[in-house]
Amino acid sequence: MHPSSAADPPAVPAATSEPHEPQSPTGRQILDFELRNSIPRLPAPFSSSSTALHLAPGSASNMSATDAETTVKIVKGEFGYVLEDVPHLIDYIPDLPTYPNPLQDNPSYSVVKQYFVNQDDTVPRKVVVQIDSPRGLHFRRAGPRQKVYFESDDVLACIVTCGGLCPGLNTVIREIVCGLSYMYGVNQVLGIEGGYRGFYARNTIQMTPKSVNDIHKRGGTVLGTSRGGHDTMKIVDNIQDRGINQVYIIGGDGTQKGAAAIFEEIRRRRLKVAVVGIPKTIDNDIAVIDKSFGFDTAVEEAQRAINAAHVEAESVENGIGVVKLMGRYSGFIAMYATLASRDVDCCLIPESPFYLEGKGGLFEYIEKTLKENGHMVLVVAEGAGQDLIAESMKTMDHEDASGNKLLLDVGLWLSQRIKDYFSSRQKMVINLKYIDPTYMIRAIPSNASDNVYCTLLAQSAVHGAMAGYTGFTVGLVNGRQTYIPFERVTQTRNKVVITDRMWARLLSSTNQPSFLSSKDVDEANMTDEQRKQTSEKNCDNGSV
Ligand SMILES: Nc1ncnc2c1ncn2[C@@H]1O[C@H](COP(=O)(O)OP(=O)(O)OP(=O)(O)O)[C@@H](O)[C@H]1O
Ligand SMILES: O=P(O)(O)OC[C@H]1O[C@](O)(CO)[C@@H](O)[C@@H]1O
Ligand SMILES: [Mg+2]
Repeated sequence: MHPSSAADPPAVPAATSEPHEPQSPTGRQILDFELRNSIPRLPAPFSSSSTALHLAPGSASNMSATDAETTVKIVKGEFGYVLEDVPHLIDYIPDLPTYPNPLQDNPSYSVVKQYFVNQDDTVPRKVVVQIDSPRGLHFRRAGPRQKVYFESDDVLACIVTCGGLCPGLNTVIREIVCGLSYMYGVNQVLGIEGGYRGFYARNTIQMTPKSVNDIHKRGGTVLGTSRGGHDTMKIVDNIQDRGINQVYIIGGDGTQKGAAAIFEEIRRRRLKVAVVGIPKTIDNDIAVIDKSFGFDTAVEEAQRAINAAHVEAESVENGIGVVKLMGRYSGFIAMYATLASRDVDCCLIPESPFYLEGKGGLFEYIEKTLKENGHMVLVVAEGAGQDLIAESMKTMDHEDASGNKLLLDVGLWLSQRIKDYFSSRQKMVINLKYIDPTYMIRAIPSNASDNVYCTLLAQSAVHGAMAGYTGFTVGLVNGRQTYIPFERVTQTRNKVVITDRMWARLLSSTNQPSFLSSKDVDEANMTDEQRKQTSEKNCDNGSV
């Protein structure tokens, strides 16, 4: 391939690259103009028409790269259009040569009309709008570009998996290896073993389409994983020493923060290394994206535990089945598993406070349901009711190696409290069975739908890195594959919003009480900032 200069005129003018796209709403030309000048054509750091927003440096203790400020590229267009763009290698290494995308000569792709994504394509964050809504926030659309910034033979890619297990990890690994090889002719891919610390503490393994051929049929990750052990400097030294120039990092919120730190250090050293995050978590708590891979599979597997609880409960008099499901900070698995099952009478999640005794409390509801139906099934997310347990037990705050809160077992605690309640008052003889599938819902291979999703994520990640984008997480936004800046996905955690329609749908489906006071609802409606102010005020007042 022969390099051409990155400063060349646009490779594909918008008007010709996507002939079927409707042309020229009034704002279109201005939008094109602004975007063109912001996409990697002008010298670093950003175009004249974009605004660089400087955010607070990341919080990792060993992030020496935090000296360099984290910067988000914002591009503004007409009618309130905002693009939160992702970094590009030429932001800090101007004049990098480009090459024609090898997919152009690939018979499988060259026949596909519009296979290449228009440079200017972006995806709206919000799709429900009103007549007077501004066009709002957008993310860059993922997919192959006409020009790439790496020659196939020069690529040395690596893949690492971090954090807890999740169905689909092996599929993503497989599809990165195969995508690089089959689409771009890249044959040097290293597997980093055992999570972040594997960069500096373990040997690497060579990965080929042959060696990963059937790994998607297995649960877990063939690379191994870990929590803790993120040392930015050692990791980047290792990347530099090995000559790695594409880094694919698969993991949850903590992992994406680690990836952001690695990217900042790589940018500080001005290395031609693309850093790409692929979001992973069965908890579905990663911000912005529609859902994370493996979530569907986990919800499906949870049905088996719920079914068992239901069969046990309905087979005896006053049977109660309690199922605990994963979800440290967010109750998505519990909520979706409940909605899917229809056998669940009550779902408890970390986001929705509840109380046990008295009018409108959980015990009253259990008693009523048993009287009416003779049995009941209760699903509880592991992070639910932690404040109640803490009240009734003397507890210490414990954390794991990554700084995540270690939880008390709400399932066991709740089961015992229910048994105590009914036996102490001799109200009813109940028969309670507690089922905790724990790791069984995540240590399995991904289902068909997650397999497809993993494949698209992996391919989008590969296209993005080859096109020179870096410092981004690939993710589905409103059903479209996008590139999202790390900062966006690491600043907040996705939670079930109990004042939103989805939780209301669950309440309508189970017919359970909301267990909420008006104070709880007000709190749920608060922004993070308001919540912080209220808690500071409460501290000042001496109240808890
Ligand atoms: N703020 C941070 N800065 C740098 N690295 C981090 C940060 N938080 C976590 N990490 C690193 O990311 C890796 C994974 O983090 P963690 O154990 O929290 O899992 P996760 O990616 O959030 O996935 P899970 O969904 O299982 O919680 C660990 O190696 C940890 O050291
Ligand atoms: O025991 P580990 O591996 O730390 O994982 C437990 C946590 O991982 C998660 O599944 C997220 O991956 C949480 O729901 C759970 O609390
Ligand atoms: Mg996490």
